[in-house]
Amino acid sequence: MHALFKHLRQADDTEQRREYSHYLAQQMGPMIHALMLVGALAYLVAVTASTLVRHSSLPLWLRLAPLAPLLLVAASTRHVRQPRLLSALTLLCVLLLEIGINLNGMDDMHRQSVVLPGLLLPVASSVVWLGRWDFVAAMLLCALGPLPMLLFGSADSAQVFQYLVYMAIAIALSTVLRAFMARTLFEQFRLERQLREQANTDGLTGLLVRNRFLELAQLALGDIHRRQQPACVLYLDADHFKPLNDDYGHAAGDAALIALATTMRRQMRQGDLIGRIGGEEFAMLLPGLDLQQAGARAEQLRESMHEIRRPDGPLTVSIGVAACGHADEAIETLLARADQAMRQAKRDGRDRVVSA
Ligand SMILES: Nc1nc2c(ncn2[C@@H]2O[C@H](COP(=O)(O)OP(=O)(O)OP(=O)(O)O)[C@@H](O)[C@H]2O)c(=O)[nH]1
Repeated sequence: MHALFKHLRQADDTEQRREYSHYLAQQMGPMIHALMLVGALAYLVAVTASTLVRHSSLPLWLRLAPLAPLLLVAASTRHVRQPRLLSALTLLCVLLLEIGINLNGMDDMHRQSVVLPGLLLPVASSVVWLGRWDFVAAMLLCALGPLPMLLFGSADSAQVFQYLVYMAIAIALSTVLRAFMARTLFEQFRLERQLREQANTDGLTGLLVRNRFLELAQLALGDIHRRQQPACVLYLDADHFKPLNDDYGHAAGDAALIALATTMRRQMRQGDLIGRIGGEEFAMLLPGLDLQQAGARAEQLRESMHEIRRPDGPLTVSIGVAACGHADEAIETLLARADQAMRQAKRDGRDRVVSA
């Protein structure tokens, strides 16, 4: 039992929680919609069937009154994938069903038969609750829902007691089902997230891989243009890297690349994006900086690389800087211009910054 609830503590990170609840809404939205339709249909069948076997003092139209809002809630849930709204609509659906149970049970001499659907609700809905508080609210609603009918009708205390025992069993079952479902979904979410991260980050340096960098940089550029801000790209290449590998082995080369990536990350500011473009080539998107400011950042970066000691001396890098020209310039074109500038820096003698 302890293991079933462990996932709730693992999801403590707020950002991860937010992402998880959106993931749940995406995964469970279609099932919630389908269950609501089944609920509305079941309500119609149950009320119609009860008119065949017993007489009620309430007119049929009044007993069917919750059906229209039930169908409306079910229909509006079809495309909702916003976790809070989805939870609110699901709770509303349970509330409508509870109102329906009360409407149909008020004048029934054998209330247990009407209470039965009320006992089904916690179990049937156990897997749809996105958050633990939604679940608590839903279980309270399920437990308290049929009470007006029992207390204000002519049910005796033995009937109420029996109802409370059955409801406690139903809620216990529901709690186990929900915990199992939530644990399975959280594990699936965690694995998918891990796979996505592995596919998007470079194993050696932990930076974004080329494709992911280009994808995110293109999105960021769109945003930057909308806000009419400048932006620049740095293209950085480690100097004389082949001799390092050839003379001291690939482990020494790898260590230098990790140190280089760490230095880049340390100089990163909010909104910056860094990617490993190729073997010893890296790119950095600097939103909000013009060519002159980006050149100064590149100089700073170049100088801080000297603190990294290779077995044969300090690490040096050549950097090309390019400013984003026009609103619809693709990140590939911008990167190609920064690459050209970096090649010029190589031709000029390396360990320098050249602006395009
Ligand atoms: N250790 C290690 N080496 C890598 C990795 N990726 C690429 N390299 C090496 O980086 C070197 C790049 O060499 P070149 O492109 O010839 O350039 P260079 O020797 O740095 O010379 P310049 O760029 O002209 O200054 C090659 O020897 C690659 O094998 C890696 O992940 N680890």
